[in-house]
Amino acid sequence: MSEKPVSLSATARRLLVFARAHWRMAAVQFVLAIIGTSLIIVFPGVVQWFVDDIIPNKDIPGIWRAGGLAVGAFFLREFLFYVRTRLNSNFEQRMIFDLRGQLHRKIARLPLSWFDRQSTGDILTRMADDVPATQRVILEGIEQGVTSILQILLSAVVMFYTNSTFALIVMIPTPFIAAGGWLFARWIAPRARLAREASSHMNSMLHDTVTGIRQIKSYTAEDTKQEDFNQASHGLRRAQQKLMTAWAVYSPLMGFFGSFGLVLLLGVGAYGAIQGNITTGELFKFIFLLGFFFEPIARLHGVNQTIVTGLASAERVFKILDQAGEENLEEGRPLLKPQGAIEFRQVGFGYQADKPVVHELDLIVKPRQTVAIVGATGSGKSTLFQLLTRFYDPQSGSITLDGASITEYNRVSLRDAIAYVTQDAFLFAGTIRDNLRLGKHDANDEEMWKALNLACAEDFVRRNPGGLDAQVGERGVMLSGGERQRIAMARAFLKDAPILLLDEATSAVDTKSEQLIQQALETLRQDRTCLVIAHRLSTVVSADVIYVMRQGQVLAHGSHEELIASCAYYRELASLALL
Ligand SMILES: Nc1ncnc2c1ncn2[C@@H]1O[C@H](COP(=O)(O)OP(=O)(O)OP(=O)(O)O)[C@@H](O)[C@H]1O
Repeated sequence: MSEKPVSLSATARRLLVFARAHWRMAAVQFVLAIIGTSLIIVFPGVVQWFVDDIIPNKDIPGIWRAGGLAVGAFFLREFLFYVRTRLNSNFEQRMIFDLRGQLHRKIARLPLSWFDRQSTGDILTRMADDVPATQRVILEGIEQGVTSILQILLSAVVMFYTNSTFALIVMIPTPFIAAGGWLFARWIAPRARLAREASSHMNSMLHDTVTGIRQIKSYTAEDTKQEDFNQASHGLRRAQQKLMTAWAVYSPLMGFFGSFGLVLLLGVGAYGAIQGNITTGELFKFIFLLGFFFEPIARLHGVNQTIVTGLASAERVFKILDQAGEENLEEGRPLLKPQGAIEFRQVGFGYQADKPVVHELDLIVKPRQTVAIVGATGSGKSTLFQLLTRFYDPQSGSITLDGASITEYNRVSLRDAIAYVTQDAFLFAGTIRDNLRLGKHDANDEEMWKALNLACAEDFVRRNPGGLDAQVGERGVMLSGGERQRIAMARAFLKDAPILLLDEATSAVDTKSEQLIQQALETLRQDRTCLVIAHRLSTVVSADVIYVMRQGQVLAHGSHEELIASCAYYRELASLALL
């Protein structure tokens, strides 16, 4: 999905704000980096000492003193590097942890309308790839960027201090290198974004293949899917190649400018030494200093690439964090002891504002009534449940619960008051126990078995050697459709909410399973307000009131007998057993 790019510097500023939470650690890193980097100036000084002093004066003890100083400085530098690396990994993992947590928190609170437009693969890519890439911006920025810049500044200062004319001459290539770095960042930024999007697109395809594997096999669509995947993979290859082409031009060009500086130093230095403007020791010192000056510049080119591609990732992470979500699920008053009186009044809603799915809809449910909703597929039945749970809000009209608009209650207590068994009876990968816990997180085994018993699911769970700890597989694939339904019902039993929303499965289950599900439903609806989207005549007949829906509106309502007598459309549905 293509998104409007934001400026790199704006993203970088936000990232720094984000890193502020760990500013103490960053500050310690920074100080250690300064000390470690400062130590590099020891060795060029020692070289000059050897060439200009120790050797001409045949100062043998001086060899030990100078050598000892150099070894001490090197040791301290590498030791500080060790400490920094340890700190860095701590800093890195905390940052990733924070960012991942924030992203997950946000995703779990985004409205369903956002998910309608987003592919799962894209969301996964943002979490798995973009978060680590984002954090590398800060880490490499501090570890490599800051130490490199410090080293450049320090070498420059010592060079100027040693011989300012020489320092100026050998730094001639520097502005070209700086300009090259800036141009490179601008050049690859859009390419980096494209690469991230291509990667995300490819992951989405892979995700679809895995989730739709049964359809692919039954339609023998392996080759077609392979072609689609290859195309997406090809897109990613092209995007990555473009990035590498830019890098292939930039990196050696900048390397050449650096080497040119060294040759310049040798030429100008040799001339200066002949003229007596510089000592041989100073020249040697300069050669080392210039090495220390250009080496971090080369490192910065790599950092530049990491930062620009990382900022493209950060942009994608921030795009999610910036979405308006159901931030405060606790906002609004709590719903205390709900009675379950529900009223839809002139409700109008469309998933896209210009395409109404439900209009001028009135529906009344009295406390502890069972209301069945019937209608052809696509008539808007499930949409009513999504509105009642506030997954979406209607564009017009109102929905009340116990006389007050559902928007007045906080979402947590509203959703706590409702047990919603969806048509697909979704189960999470894990055990039966894990899935039941969703209904009541602290349920003990006894409560779970009781719920399974009420949902007519106890037998098959007991037969399974794993019992409550049996794995259900991804989305519950290791269970049959009827078994999934009953586990989902047991989950609803455990939740023990005063309002039950049941979207009856349309898929046919065998007669025995249907009986068991029916029996479970009978028990579940006792003493509760219950809304059932019914696809079976047996469910409809036992309901207190039946609402017949057609094209987003209520066509009629009443008991089974009343509707058979008065509503031709209902008679038709009933005769076709399409309920
Ligand atoms: N997330 C969505 N985004 C856009 N349109 C949607 C979305 N969900 C449902 N629709 C559309 O809204 C209409 C009503 O869908 P709904 O699921 O409420 O029908 P239903 O009566 O429950 O159907 P079924 O009996 O097949 O489950 C359909 O035309 C459907 O295409």
